Amino acid sequence: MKQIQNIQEGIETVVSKKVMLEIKDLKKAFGNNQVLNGFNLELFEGENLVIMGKSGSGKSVMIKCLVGLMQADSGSIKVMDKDITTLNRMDLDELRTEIGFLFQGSALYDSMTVRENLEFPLRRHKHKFGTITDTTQLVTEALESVGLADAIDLMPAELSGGMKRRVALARTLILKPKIILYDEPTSGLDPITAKEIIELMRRIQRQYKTSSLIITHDVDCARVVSERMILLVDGINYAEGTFEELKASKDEKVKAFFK
Ligand SMILES: Nc1ncnc2c1ncn2[C@@H]1O[C@H](COP(=O)(O)OP(=O)(O)OP(=O)(O)O)[C@@H](O)[C@H]1O
Repeated sequence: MKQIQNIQEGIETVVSKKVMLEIKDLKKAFGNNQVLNGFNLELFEGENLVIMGKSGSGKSVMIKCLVGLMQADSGSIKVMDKDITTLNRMDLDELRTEIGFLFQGSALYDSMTVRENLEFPLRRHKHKFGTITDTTQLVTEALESVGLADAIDLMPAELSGGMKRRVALARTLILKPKIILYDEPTSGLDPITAKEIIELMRRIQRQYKTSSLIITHDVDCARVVSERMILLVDGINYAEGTFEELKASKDEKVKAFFK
């Protein structure tokens, strides 16, 4: 185990050498547009890894390949040592319960209360929890971790944008995922709410011991949440390092991210 101290924020996180997610030499083209051209990443246990790339650089394509919504032309993707390209549908479904997604579009069901929204994934993945007769405890626990226990009986329309995102996160956490994929977790939020979400992401990392892949344009978010960062440029992992290491880079393409 190696200890990583996030000195800047006074946060101590424990990152092990165990690889939770591995992408090797991933390639994907659309006609002449070679979007991913040998992209690699390793996500270690307990780590928050930020991927930054400018608009159109292929971040969504990479995530889609990762969750099986798109097929790569070549390369391999392993989630906890299992190659997702070779799994059958049932095994893939099973593996998906280990991965939580917080996507920009991961909207709540408007006609359901917060409680019902959180119960939804529980019902879908019943087998993971055995027979649950009372879901209240799990729902309350997940809501407490995002600081919204009081919102259990509210409708989504009664929640602010930041609260909705917290509930969406609670809905992800209720399945106790080992890995969380965040796609632009702070987009569309005002700076104060964005800061709250960023702090929450750190708390979740420690409380649930999750490993997370975070796609963001938000430099502040990257600075606070990441142990390590990868910059996706020209279809490859162009630069890797801690926030401070990359920020100090003299490379023009790297410097462009921090302007
Ligand atoms: N289904 C598709 N068919 C054709 N081209 C596609 C398809 N999906 C993505 N692309 C192309 O792949 C490239 C990368 O797109 P992608 O959505 O991954 O970018 P991104 O890095 O997520 O951008 P943003 O930050 O704006 O969301 C773009 O040039 C896009 O036009």
